[in-house]
Amino acid sequence: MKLDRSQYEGVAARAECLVSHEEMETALDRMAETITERLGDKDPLILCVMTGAVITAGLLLPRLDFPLRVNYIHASRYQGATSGGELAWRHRPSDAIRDEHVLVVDDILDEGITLDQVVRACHEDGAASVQSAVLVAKQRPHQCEADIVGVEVVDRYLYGYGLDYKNYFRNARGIYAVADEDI
Ligand SMILES: O=P(O)(O)OC[C@H]1O[C@H](OP(=O)(O)OP(=O)(O)O)[C@H](O)[C@@H]1O
Ligand code: HPA
Repeated sequence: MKLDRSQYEGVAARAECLVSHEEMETALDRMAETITERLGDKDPLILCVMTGAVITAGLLLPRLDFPLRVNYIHASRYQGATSGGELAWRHRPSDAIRDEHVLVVDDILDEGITLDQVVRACHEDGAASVQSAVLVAKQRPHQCEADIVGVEVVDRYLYGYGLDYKNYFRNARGIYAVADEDI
């Protein structure tokens, strides 16, 4: 479903900026340093969890100055909604994962169901090792933890830096909490 321009502008006007662009860039620098320490000599396979992680991966990869390869996995459970359902697999590159040191990159750890299942899938597909990095983790219990976290944010519905609200606002230059009336 499309948002019309006035709906879009209303959601943006009512949203609250929780993490600024500058703070996100600092968090990305820190994540890149940690990834380099842990995987810089392992020739890893970076697995971008589409669609939300496209921004995280796009901002992280140029910060990593060592040999690595990139692939993607497509699993989603929100599909434009503000609460998650069953995980739907759209692309699982099983053959490419075998014997690789995999770094799963996602935009957000919320309930942790997606990351848990993606990490399990990588182990099932024969990865040599699996680590995970998320740009944002919500301050709430998760089904699994991430190895590397950019920023921790309160448990509200968020958009920006790849996170969507009704498929919009992935391009917002900060992490924003959607107003209660818009959820
Ligand atoms: O921790 P969880 O509660 O499982 O939620 C996290 C997942 O939700 C979002 O994906 P979504 O299913 O919305 O697909 P998208 O990447 O296309 O937005 C996000 O990109 C994570 O992959
Ligand atoms: O708060 C969120 N915002 C956008 N996408 C999400 N996927 C899980 N949680 C969220």
